[in-house]
Amino acid sequence: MSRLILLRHGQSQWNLENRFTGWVDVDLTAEGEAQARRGGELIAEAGFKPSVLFTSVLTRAMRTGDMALESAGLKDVEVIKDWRLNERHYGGLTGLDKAETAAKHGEDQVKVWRRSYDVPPPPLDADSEYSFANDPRYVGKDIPNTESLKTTLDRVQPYWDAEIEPRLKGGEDVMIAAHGNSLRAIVKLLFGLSDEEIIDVEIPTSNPLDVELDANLKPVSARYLDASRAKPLPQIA
Ligand SMILES: O=C(O)[C@H](O)COP(=O)(O)O
Repeated sequence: MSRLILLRHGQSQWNLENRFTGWVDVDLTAEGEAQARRGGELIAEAGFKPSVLFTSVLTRAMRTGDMALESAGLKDVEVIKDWRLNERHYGGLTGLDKAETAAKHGEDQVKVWRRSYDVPPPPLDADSEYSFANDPRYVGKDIPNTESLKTTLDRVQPYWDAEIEPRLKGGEDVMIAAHGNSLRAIVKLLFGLSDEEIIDVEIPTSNPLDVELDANLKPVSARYLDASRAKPLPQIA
């Protein structure tokens, strides 16, 4: 039996401003930092001691993971960063105000872009101020210019299979500090959810999701450590 904690980053500046963020490297707000520390306290209270933290290459997730480990008093945890745990790439919506985009294109279209399983937003223009083409983090990597949840899962899953699953199967406890949609991709995978079932799954910011896994990595229990900020979880068969 191993234990996995999934931790979405704390509130970011663009969460606060209600802007589509995706791969833009926006930092945490003061509230987001406090949420990250609180997440760490809950992790300590739950007695969780991971040997490894997997995170993305985006500041808000890396800092949330670091701050949570620090406030949990956990030292000597290996930290592994990879772009494949990044937030889903928001394509041409990147940087736009979510409410203004809904007013312009309609709530239904924005819901399709945000929560449909396999409809990506329009691609990011190559000459956009948000282009990641020359970002040293992605040099030599085959990076997307927009992503649906499906194509996010298409790059998360090989990483999960190669790097995360072997650690869990080896009996280690693992923490992943990442993003709303890269974590939704992992939840779909772990809980065996259909393309429809994942649509309604929301992950709250910096509320540790504690999942116990059997030897085949099937969830045997799952709960948010802050029950007051929990969102509904999939049924465990
Ligand atoms: O990238 C973003 O804007 C957010 O982190 C997640 O956005 P969503 O709630 O629209 O999926």
